[in-house]
Amino acid sequence: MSAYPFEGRGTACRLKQSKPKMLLFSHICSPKYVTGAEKLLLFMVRELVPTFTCVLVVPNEGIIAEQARGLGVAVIVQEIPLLVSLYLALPHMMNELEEKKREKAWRELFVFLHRQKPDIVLTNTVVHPLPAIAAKTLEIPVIWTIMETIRETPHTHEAAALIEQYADYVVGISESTAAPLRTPGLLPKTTIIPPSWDHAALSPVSWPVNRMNRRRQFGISDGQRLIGYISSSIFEAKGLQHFMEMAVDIAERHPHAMFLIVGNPVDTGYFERCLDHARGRNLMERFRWLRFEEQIETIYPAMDIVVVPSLTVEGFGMTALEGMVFGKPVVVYGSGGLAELGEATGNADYVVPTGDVDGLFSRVNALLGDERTLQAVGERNAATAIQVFGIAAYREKLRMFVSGLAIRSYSPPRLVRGTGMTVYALQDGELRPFGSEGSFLHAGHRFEDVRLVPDEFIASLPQGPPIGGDNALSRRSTSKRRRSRRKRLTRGAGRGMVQRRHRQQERRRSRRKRRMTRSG
Ligand SMILES: CC(=O)N[C@H]1[C@@H](O[C@@H]2[C@H](O)[C@H](OP(=O)(O)O)[C@@H](O)[C@H](O)[C@H]2O)O[C@H](CO)[C@@H](O)[C@@H]1O
Ligand SMILES: O=c1ccn([C@@H]2O[C@H](COP(=O)(O)OP(=O)(O)O)[C@@H](O)[C@H]2O)c(=O)[nH]1
Repeated sequence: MSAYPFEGRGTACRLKQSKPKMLLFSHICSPKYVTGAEKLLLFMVRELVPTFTCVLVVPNEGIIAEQARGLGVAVIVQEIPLLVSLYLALPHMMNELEEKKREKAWRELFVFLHRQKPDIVLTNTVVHPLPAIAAKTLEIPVIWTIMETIRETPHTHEAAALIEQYADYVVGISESTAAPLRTPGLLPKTTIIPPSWDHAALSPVSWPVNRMNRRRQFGISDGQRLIGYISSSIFEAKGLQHFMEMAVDIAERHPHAMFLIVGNPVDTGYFERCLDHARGRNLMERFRWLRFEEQIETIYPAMDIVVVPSLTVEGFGMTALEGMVFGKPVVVYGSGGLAELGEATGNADYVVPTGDVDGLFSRVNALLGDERTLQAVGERNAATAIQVFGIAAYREKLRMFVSGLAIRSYSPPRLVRGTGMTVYALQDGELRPFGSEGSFLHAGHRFEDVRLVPDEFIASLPQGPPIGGDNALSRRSTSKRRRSRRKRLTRGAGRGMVQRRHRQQERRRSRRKRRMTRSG
């Protein structure tokens, strides 16, 4: 069935009038600041709302939960363990995954999915595999949105294999995020949909006033040039130290240069060491710092140049795109998605090899020394950003992706078996064990319909009264036979059992045939 109710193929679309239900799992929901992945997920939710009944699942209350409610989207708080080692492709990631599966939250996730009955599940970021694994086990289609580039290690292929196993669809936000996933199995599942933004929500008419107000607040005069660094959280990989090394040299060369740092320092020792560069050169009065600003349209307009010196391979680098959207020249380290963004927007000259502080210095120095170029590059960026990454391009890619989704209504497993001996019927949220093969067959079931599920699923649901039982069996056999029959029922349920039964039938049939030919 197509996810667009009136657009898909076949009759199912005409019959289904209501929107399919999509559960979207956010790995975090920060109460104090919003990361790129959270922002982008919320943006996607907003775009999916006309097509799906979206439900956002967050680990705790926070900013995006509030914003989602503002869009009329239901939000559910459900704690689910994360697997950061999957993103880092560490040798112990599979062991860690098994550990996570021993946590109560993993069992609760099955009950949660089973009660929510989504038609499709979307899990956001590499570090959030459990919703994908649980959903896939329950045969719910899975979209896995990949916001970061899995680290290159000898175990990267294992991380990719896990994603291949549990995702029906993979959405990467750049070539960089898709690169580790270019396996034969993943290629046909993968779509690239780069980030975008809601231009009107940034209220461009307010930018000139916002610039004035914010600069006044920071004590920046019209003639001064403000060079901005912005990150949701500040830690080593986001390259503040490189920014500071560049900034102090620029400050000494250009008396009209001022600097703004925006971001939440999660490692205060590191942050202080960064500031020491300015302290050591007695330049602290040229720097301003803001911990977090939810309304980014009040911040970027105040800047004249944006520098994004990420040392880590960025999945995309939203701050660099935002700098362009606000009409600023943007100087970046060519780390992952940042290099792609630079290429795609005609900014290759402003992409510096990662770690090359002198490269940052030379670009910023040139822009500060040439006001016309500074203005022209900013204007060009504003236009190109819309052309390449604007909402029209995003919507078209999303529309194509959604129209290709095969969605089926959630059909809970009716008969299940774990690694244990028992086959269960799943009735009204309860697992009812069959007492015997007889009771199983008597109820009209077939062994091929028994679905193998993880033991955690069995453990997660309440158990109801058994179906049938010893009586059904005692009519026919001794207790010894009963034990071996029950063993067969439980051990063989599923394909093995069916095959054995076929073989038995086959043998009986050929014996009968032989007898008949002999007597004939
Ligand atoms: C480093 C990276 O690839 N960033 C991407 C990604 O961002 C975040 C990242 O994966 C964070 O992990 P960590 O805390 O371990 O550093 C997550 O916690 C954040 O929520 C992510 O936002 O996604 C961004 C796009 O949405 C992308 O632009 C950025 O380059
Ligand atoms: O004060 C701030 C600092 C950052 N951001 C946002 O945080 C996101 C950071 O995303 P990015 O992709 O650059 O990096 P991430 O932190 O996700 O790795 C961007 O959208 C920023 O606008 C914000 O809203 N307010």
